[in-house]
Amino acid sequence: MDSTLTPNAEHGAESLLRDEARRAVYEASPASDPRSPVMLFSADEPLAMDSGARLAPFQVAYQTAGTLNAQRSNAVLICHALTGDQHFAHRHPVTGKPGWWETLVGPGKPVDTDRYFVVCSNVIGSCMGSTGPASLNPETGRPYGLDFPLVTIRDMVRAQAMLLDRLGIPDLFLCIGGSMGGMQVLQWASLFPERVFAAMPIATGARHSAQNIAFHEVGRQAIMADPAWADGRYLEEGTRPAKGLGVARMGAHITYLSEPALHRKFGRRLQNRAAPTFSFNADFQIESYLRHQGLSFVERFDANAYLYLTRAMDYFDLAEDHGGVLGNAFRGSKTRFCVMSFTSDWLFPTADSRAIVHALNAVAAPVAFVEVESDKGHDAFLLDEPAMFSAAKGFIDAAARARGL
Ligand SMILES: CC(=O)SCCNC(=O)CCNC(=O)[C@H](O)C(C)(C)COP(=O)(O)OP(=O)(O)OC[C@H]1O[C@@H](n2cnc3c(N)ncnc32)[C@H](O)[C@@H]1OP(=O)(O)O
Ligand SMILES: N[C@@H](CCO)C(=O)O
Repeated sequence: MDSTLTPNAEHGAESLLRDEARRAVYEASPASDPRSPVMLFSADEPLAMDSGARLAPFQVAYQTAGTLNAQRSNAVLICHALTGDQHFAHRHPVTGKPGWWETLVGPGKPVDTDRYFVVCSNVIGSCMGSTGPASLNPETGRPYGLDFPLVTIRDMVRAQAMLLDRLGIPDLFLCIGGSMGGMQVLQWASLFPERVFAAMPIATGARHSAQNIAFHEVGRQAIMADPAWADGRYLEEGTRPAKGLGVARMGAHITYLSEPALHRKFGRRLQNRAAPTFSFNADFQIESYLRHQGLSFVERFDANAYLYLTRAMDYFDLAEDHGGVLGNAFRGSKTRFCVMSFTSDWLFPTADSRAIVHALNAVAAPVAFVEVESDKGHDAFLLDEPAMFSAAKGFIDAAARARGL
């Protein structure tokens, strides 16, 4: 068996849909029908970006669940993480998997779609229908590639605000998200405090740490070192930097888990064999698992989008944007916050959440802090964590009462 990043036939890993199918899904479904895999907002105005660029035209792919009430006061914005998308509570059109937050969002769930109107949009710079580096550059008629302007978390939020304007949503009852989604929540609360009644940033930080930037840089270098990346012009060349992107995801995926979780799930167990093969095959289950994660990621994500979104996270530093004092980002805010972390998250450790809480305390903003005991690591926010659900439900229910919902 090939020892490089190739399908592990021994595990029987299924191949997901290929790029062509992914493109077909998004090109064929511009409808405003909520049952459509994609709803598209095409902006009338350019997006003014932090880089100075003005992106036009641009579109945002989104999904909704629930019904907006007559007062327009029950809207929830869900902000997705690095490689997430708008398919939070609907079967994913490419992978066929359930929505990525169906554990938290749905009828009778903490984010109750029987009570709230829930919106989730694919961020600008991504590849699931919103404008990004794989989109066509109107000036050249070719995919943007690296000509796409650098995106920031604030740019993502500005685009979301334009979408909400179009949907007739004056303000949000709740803005919630984990990881890069949590960064957007913090940015929302800082940029549009009057538009956010309650905010729940989960497993996140107010700035990306040196260690996190370092991990991202390794992933980006893996992509760019793949000859198939072709200086970012792989779509025109008809190549795919699958190995580079797969290796980038393998490295990143380790950071989403934890040592105890890896030990619990795989330990040093061998993959379908009684003894090591004395080769570089995927002898260990953990190797096979990581290869699977790398390969399945390549089937659903665009390499340049990965470069752009990791960069957006690297650039995020809310304190730096406010004179070096994080509290200044929230001064005068009436938003009520619930900040949540997980004990085994070493990517965004509890200390990062505490820094947010301290900053909010310093400016007398109402804030609750929940540290969930979990061995699942950073991605615990995507998994079945009853303590997360009960704390989220308590916070959201109390906020709903305060809002008169
Ligand atoms: C936040 C957003 O907006 S969405 C985020 C984007 N989406 C993601 O990041 C999802 C991808 N991430 C994951 O799957 C993460 O592993 C988690 C932590 C969220 C999922 O955790 P779990 O549900 O515990 O799944 P787990 O980590 O065990 O992975 C299961 C997969 O590994 C495969 N697998 C398990 N063991 C092995 C092995 N020994 N060899 C090969 N593959 C293996 C399973 O077959 C399964 O494959 P599938 O996902 O293609 O069905
Ligand atoms: N695993 C999730 C969270 C990473 O922060 C993702 O890929 O988006």
